[in-house]
Amino acid sequence: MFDSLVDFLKTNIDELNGHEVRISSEFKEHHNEDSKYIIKNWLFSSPEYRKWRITRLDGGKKLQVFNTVAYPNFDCEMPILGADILWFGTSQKLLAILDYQPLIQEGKYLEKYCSSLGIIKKKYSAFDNNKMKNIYDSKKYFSPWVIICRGNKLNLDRDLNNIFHSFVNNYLKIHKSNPVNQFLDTEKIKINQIKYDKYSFEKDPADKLFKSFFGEKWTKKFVNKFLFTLNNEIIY
Ligand SMILES: C=CC1=C(C)/C(=C/c2[nH]c(/C=C3N=C(/C=C4\NC(=O)C(C)=C4C=C)C(C)=C\3CCC(=O)O)c(CCC(=O)O)c2C)NC1=O
Repeated sequence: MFDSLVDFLKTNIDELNGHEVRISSEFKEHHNEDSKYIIKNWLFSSPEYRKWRITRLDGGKKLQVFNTVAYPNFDCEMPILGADILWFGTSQKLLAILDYQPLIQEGKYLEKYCSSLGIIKKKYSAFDNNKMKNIYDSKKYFSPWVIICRGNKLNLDRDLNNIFHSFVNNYLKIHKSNPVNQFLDTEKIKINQIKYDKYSFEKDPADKLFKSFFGEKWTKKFVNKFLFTLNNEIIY
């Protein structure tokens, strides 16, 4: 499940002249003790994206996860592309969150870079939810048009693929057609990307899940050295 999303991203990153970055073997693929949970990770970089990471967690029939985050270079004020897609087999529930995660909450910035998400989600009625529980603050690094699906239907597969494709293609198009910054300079962009990693580090509900499958020590390394690498940066 979700492997086609990984392949789709790889093809797109290839077309951006991206390359895969080597990561330590303990992050590349890691199993829990009885191999019921397997996590795989990929890291890419391209001329326009300083970091594009993908995570797949395969927990067989119980749990399937696909997670990706694309960080543009520090000289580009574009939002961070973020997607978190989870399938809970026991309750047969899909949770999908797709967003162009804004670096600032200024109205004109949101309108310019994020509002097209509204058009995409309108086409898929199962993804029209935008109410978040209170793990995250919806005003911090989320756009007003965040796409959320809490599906209990089994046949969302095709819609999920289609909406994910539109979500990524449209993001890349926005990036291409807006080469000049209008709101932030390089210094501010860097600071806000650092703050994004620090905030995500603090809030990410996956931490508990990783600790229970893979232990405290591995999780601490994984979260700091792969997921949120800017967490340890100091903002002057
Ligand atoms: C590989 C790492 C990784 C995993 C496995 C992961 C899992 C993960 N994300 C969750 C929720 C969530 N995840 C997000 C959003 C995001 N999360 C993101 O990583 C990104 C990029 C976004 C934004 C697009 C939100 C908003 C929720 C809460 C959903 C809600 O409000 O119900 C939950 C709680 C689900 C629940 O019990 O209801 C888990 C376990 N998050 C991760 O980062």
